Amino acid sequence: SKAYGSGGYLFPQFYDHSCPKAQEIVQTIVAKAFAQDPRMPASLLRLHFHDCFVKGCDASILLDNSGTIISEKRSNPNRNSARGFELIEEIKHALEQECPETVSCADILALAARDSTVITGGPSWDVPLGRRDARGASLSGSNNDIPAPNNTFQTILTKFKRQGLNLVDLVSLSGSHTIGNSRCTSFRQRLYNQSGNGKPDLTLNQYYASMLRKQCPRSGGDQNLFFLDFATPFKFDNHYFKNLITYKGLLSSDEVLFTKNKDSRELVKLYAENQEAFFEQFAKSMVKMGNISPLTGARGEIRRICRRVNHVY
Ligand code: HEM
Ligand SMILES: [Ca+2]
Ligand SMILES: [Ca+2]
Repeated sequence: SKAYGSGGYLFPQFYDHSCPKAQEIVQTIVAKAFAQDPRMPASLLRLHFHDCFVKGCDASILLDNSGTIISEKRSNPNRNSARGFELIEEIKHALEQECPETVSCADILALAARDSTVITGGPSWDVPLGRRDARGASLSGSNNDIPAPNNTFQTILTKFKRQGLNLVDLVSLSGSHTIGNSRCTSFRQRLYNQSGNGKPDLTLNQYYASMLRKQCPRSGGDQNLFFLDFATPFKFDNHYFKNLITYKGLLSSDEVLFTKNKDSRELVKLYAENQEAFFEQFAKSMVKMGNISPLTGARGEIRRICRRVNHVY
């Protein structure tokens, strides 16, 4: 029967009968959160990414430490950085009231990522559904498999390929940095000592760099926040790519898309010129990312509370 997913693939109508209001409930709570905190959509979009890159889209990122679980929340990419967990829990609570033990936390993350994109002005897409939730987490996977902002272009591409994603997915999905924030600590190296020679990254606009140095000193201020896209930080648009072309990408991992590889550079130019092309590809690549190793059928479980597994064996 369809109730357990059909042979391991996802489809957008998965909850049409079991929880017809599921998508509406997620959307309403995301909209309410955005009204209170304009950064929240960015944080939700990133949670889905950090989930999918570690053991697949199985809500492993949401699990807290417990007797059996070493939480991914403590990993380098997530510590002092990943946020939105309380909101996911709020959505889960509302869905448990509406249809108990039916909608997975992994699907909530996928839906919230789509709704976050739409509410900030980006493209929409049908979200394939039917993921189930993991009974475990992987701290080492989170540390190793999620790209770091100082990784080389090649390392980042390799980490995407490991997930079945390609260069086009890498460039379009990086366009997520059209919204949201980064801490000083994630790009400081570029401002002062990019290659260990005491010089700033010369692929960073030097006027922009001098502005950034004021709030991101050589030492201290690690948690100070900066817009990833200074031009339109709360709008999902193609300004991120326009920034890269003018050497105003905030992270090294952003700017290398324009400076280190010919094919990637061409895509950056295309998306900077043509927002529609970016939107269309972004939607496709999000569906692809959302398909990374889902748990379906009888595998995994539908958690009642997203931050912990149902039973501790
Ligand atoms: C290509 C490799 C990527 C690297 C190296 C990277 C790295 C980062 C870093 C360092 C931050 C700032 C974290 C902090 O300082 O607190 C960040 C923020 C963010 N990332 Fe990425 N990222 C990448 C790809 C992606 C992808 C594929 C998505 C989504 C599909 C994404 C979505 C976001 C969003 C929305 C934020 C802002 C979050 C917020 O404001 O709470 N990133 N990323
Ligand atoms: Ca995961
Ligand atoms: Ca923007």
